[in-house]
Amino acid sequence: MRVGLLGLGTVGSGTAKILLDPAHRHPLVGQIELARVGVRSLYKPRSVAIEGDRLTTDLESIVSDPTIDVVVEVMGGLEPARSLILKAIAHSKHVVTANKAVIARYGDEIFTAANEAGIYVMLEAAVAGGIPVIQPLKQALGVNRIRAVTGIINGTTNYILTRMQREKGDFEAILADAQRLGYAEADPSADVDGLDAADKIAILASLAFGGRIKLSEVYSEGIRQVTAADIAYAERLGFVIKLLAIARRDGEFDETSDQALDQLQLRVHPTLVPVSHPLASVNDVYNAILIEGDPVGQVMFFGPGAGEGPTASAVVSDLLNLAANLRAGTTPKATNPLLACSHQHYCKVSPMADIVSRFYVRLLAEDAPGVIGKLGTCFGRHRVSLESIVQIGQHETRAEIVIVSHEVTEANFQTALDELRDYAEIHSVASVLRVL
Ligand SMILES: NC(=O)C1=CN([C@@H]2O[C@H](COP(=O)(O)OP(=O)(O)OC[C@H]3O[C@@H](n4cnc5c(N)ncnc54)[C@H](OP(=O)(O)O)[C@@H]3O)[C@@H](O)[C@H]2O)C=CC1
Ligand SMILES: N[C@@H](CC=O)C(=O)O
Ligand code: NA
Repeated sequence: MRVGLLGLGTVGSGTAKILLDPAHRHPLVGQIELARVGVRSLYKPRSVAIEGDRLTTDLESIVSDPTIDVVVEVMGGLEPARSLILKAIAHSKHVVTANKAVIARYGDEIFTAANEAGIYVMLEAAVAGGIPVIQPLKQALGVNRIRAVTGIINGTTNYILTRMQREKGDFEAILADAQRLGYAEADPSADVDGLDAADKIAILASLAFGGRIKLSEVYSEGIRQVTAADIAYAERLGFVIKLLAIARRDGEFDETSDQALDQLQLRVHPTLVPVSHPLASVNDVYNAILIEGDPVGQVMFFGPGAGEGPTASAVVSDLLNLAANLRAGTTPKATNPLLACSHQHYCKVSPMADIVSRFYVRLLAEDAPGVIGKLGTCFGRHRVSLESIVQIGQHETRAEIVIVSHEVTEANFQTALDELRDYAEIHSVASVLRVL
């Protein structure tokens, strides 16, 4: 199987290193030939040696090369990655990609083209790097009715939140450190604003719930507003704060309906996670994905969500699957349904206003008699039942009050908060976070 690699950066170099050193791996790895490699600059120093004419800046010539069987897209960005993937498919080449941004935005176009051409587009590396989660969702867990996929699927934000927790430090300083150490990118917005996690949960939800997802319907909130104070209060209440990506079936299974017509919650936001929850102890740059299904119960995948070696491991695992499939003689136009993605419709996604959740709120208020009573009455009027309400400290001249609610719809909770903001005794609503 001859492979054309688009990109020789972090993931591309790791992929090349595995393919050029097949000893002590699955024997099929030795049958995958790294035929051509496309880059932007021929003169950049590389950590892996690619012989003379195999390296090129003409990526178009790779995706149209009749001797290439599979194109691996690890160049990143939206264009020309999207066009090159489509051209590879048009030239009957299978595609392996690590590019969650392209798949989350153009998956519909790409998989439609792939299915019509009888071509596979594989993406294990696109979500949670080295953790096998795409293939298990397609195959080993495929018999289950999935209830929920809940993940810590962005390593940069998990690193920042873990350090904020350990060192009681503030977001900006630790982000600057994460950039210095090379964890966060120069432009860290996709990570810290929750957009990278939104791309990834859209991909996971599509596989778990068997329908396409419109990225614009994934609610996403990042971690910029999480403060050291909230982390400390959460800890006192028995929680840690994590950026969770959640895809959850709303309501019970309706056995009479097509499962794909069921309603889904799709959301990314910082969340108070009880310390006893399995995701609470996933720290630093690690990722984890908890999948709940019927009848399997809870299954959790944990490991490195990024980095050269782990991500390359996922890329080559897709190549291995393709090599095995081609070897078994599956012909194009009759793709293996356990490897292909052939959804025909879009999933229905619930508006955030309808989502039922617990909430944590930190308020700054007058330190005067009756304030807590007024808060309770306002919440009660909007059917928000409170689990706890404590005056936890003093912030300058204001009392700092932390409230944790029972489950309530987002709409009711936000209406109550809007009313509270108008009270003379409430100085500000300092933070609002959801609780798992
Ligand atoms: N890094 C990670 O840990 C992970 C990355 N991913 C995904 O993998 C993909 C690659 O990431 P990563 O390896 O970190 O990226 P890098 O920036 O390290 O590498 C990108 C490579 O693509 C080449 N390239 C980019 N644009 C062009 C272009 N227009 N023409 C020709 N060559 C081009 C670059 O060439 P040159 O070297 O000449 O500049 C470089 O070799 C991304 O989609 C990313 O989201 C997924 C999971 C984890
Ligand atoms: N930027 C991502 C890396 C790859 O997906 C992260 O921080 O998790
Ligand atoms: Na993966």
